[in-house]
Amino acid sequence: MEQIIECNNLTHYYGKRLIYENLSFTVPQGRILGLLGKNGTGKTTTINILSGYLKPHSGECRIFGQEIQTISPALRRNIGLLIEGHVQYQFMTITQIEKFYAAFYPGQWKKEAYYELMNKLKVAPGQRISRMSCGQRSQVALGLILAQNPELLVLDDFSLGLDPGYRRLFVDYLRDYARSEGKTVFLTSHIIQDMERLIDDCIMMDYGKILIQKPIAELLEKGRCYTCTVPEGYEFPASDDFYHPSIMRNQLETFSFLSPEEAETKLKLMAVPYTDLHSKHVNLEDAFIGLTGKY
Ligand SMILES: Nc1ncnc2c1ncn2[C@@H]1O[C@H](COP(=O)(O)OP(=O)(O)OP(=O)(O)O)[C@@H](O)[C@H]1O
Repeated sequence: MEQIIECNNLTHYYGKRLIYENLSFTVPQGRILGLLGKNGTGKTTTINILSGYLKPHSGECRIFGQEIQTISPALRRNIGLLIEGHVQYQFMTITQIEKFYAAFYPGQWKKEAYYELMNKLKVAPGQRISRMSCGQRSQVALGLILAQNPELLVLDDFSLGLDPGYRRLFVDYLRDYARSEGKTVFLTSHIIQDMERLIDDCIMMDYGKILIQKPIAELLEKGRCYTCTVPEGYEFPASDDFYHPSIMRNQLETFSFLSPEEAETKLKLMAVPYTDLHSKHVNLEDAFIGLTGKY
């Protein structure tokens, strides 16, 4: 399987502050990968490294097999980059900005993709970008990336400012477009419902490290929320199998990838004084909170 993105042992500091150490991951061709993590875990930092804007303290980041810092212009044209939804030339109109960007991508520009999305916008083609709302500007930026028709799309917080209807439209459009054209997508968003609808694989980050990298189907099939009753005041021992156990009065709640049988065996081995053990499958948001904790 061809790897479009390969990051090996990325370590980054801002000044003396370590953001993360030895981060490694790959993204194969044709997959949609979502990077999830709490505020400040380093998602935008990672996007900035992937775009070549930021040089990591150490480690390497290769895209299409080339080191991103020295990638050739011909390959760079095949990366569509959205940094928090901003279009730079706000004095231009919808039509002018399309013509402006088209000149950078001869032979690959698909203006129909841009106008297909713009037609859903309730603004005249002659309206200046500076007079549009934040969400409308995001839509223009997303339309320009689709027209660029890149092999790899890197989208940071792509749903910023979009209303629920337009988010749904864009998520469905992007998923069908990526699947039918074999595009690779790397994205971040805090809107987990969008992620669940869109992505094939996810990386969940905690402060300083990657917690998991898994296909969504496997995460949702194996991840479970467990609840049971324990004596009041009980302290759950630390365990790699049970994430973020929380106890409210005598009700314990925790997240685990163990099956119910394995969980029972493990709890007995740990001598946990539990009764009334229940487990349920979770959605992506519950898995995210289960793995990263509530606060
Ligand atoms: N240019 C910078 N100089 C110093 N510190 C920075 C800089 N950019 C980011 N940071 C810090 O690095 C950490 C990671 O920031 P980053 O923006 O990558 O997080 P994030 O996961 O994208 O957060 P969010 O979910 O809030 O968008 C934060 O603590 C932030 O304060």
